[in-house]
Amino acid sequence: MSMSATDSPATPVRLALTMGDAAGIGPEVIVKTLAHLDATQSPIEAVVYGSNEVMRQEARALGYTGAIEVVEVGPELDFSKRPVGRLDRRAALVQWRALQRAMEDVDQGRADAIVTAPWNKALFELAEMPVVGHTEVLQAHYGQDRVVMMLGGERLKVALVTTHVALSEVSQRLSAPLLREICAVTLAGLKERFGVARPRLAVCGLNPHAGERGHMGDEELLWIDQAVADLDREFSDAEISGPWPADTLFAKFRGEGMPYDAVICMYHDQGLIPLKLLHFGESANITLGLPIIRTSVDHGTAYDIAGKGVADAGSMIYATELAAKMVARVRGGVF
Ligand SMILES: NC(=O)C1=CN([C@@H]2O[C@H](COP(=O)(O)OP(=O)(O)OC[C@H]3O[C@@H](n4cnc5c(N)ncnc54)[C@H](O)[C@@H]3O)[C@@H](O)[C@H]2O)C=CC1
Ligand SMILES: NCC(=O)COP(=O)(O)O
Repeated sequence: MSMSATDSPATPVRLALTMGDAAGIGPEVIVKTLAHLDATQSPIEAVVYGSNEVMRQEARALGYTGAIEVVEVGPELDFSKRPVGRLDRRAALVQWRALQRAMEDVDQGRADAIVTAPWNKALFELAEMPVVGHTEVLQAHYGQDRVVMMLGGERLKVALVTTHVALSEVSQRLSAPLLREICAVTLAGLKERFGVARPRLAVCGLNPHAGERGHMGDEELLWIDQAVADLDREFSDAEISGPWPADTLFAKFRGEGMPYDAVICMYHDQGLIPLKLLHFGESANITLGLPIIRTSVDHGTAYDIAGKGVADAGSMIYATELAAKMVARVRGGVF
């Protein structure tokens, strides 16, 4: 999904790329993304929010000699000895401040959208801060009652009803009103962010075989069947079907084509395992339901390979170009 200078929007798209965890692969995939944008003469202006010292070290290590514009968020922090592949308090502060500063700049019109490199949620323990993901921070900052975590590639897009919740709690968290909110935000996102005129949503069941008529769990019989039928009636400008047995539903995405515009998944791994099998490295995390555009990578901080120069930047590139496309769509342009 490369964007070239010939199909660029009239005004360049300025993206805030947050560096994430300094000890992970975030700085590396960002440098590789900048190299890709240079090589493709992309009209995207990428500005990195993080540590200037860390970005310089990473660029040196990778032999990148292009310009890097950095908004420094940790001027008092000494990164001359950069942490690699381990939890570090300085990295916690930088990853937090980078997102805060990027949101501020988007809010003030100094950037068009945010693209986040991975951060390590556990890092926040070291700084005695709440252990949260970007999604929760963005949701709180923009005061949204409901946002949706969608991960998507060219063919499969999954939207999660529950996200970072223990499996043992999923059933209690699910409800018809929650499913309705997730479907409503997902439909609006597919229309506004992806330009899908009449979205087709497939809703997964919770249980194996969607409950097999109550023999393998009864949530489908108790409320999911009815909730999906009600949603399909309510949203007449969309097609909403299900609850489908998740295993056979995802099998439909093995061939060519796109049987549905998005799959609504009841819990994290129900959606992310098929997504990563099909699209890992070629997909992005998109937060729907925000007044701004935010995309992210489909992977984490990968401490096992940090500092080795072997990280695949495919997802960071995908997320960056997708954000630019979305900005162009909001402006009324086409890529
Ligand atoms: N967007 C974000 O901020 C995300 C952050 N995380 C965080 O990352 C941390 C580590 O999570 P894990 O479950 O270990 O997932 P992970 O994605 O960091 O690593 C899983 C495996 O995939 C490999 N991998 C990941 N990205 C790669 C890339 N770009 N190129 C080549 N190989 C790659 C790693 O080397 C590792 O073997 C956790 O703290 C988690 O919360 C996880 C997912 C998303
Ligand atoms: N599994 C996806 C994930 O953890 C994304 O978290 P974040 O984008 O909210 O930081």
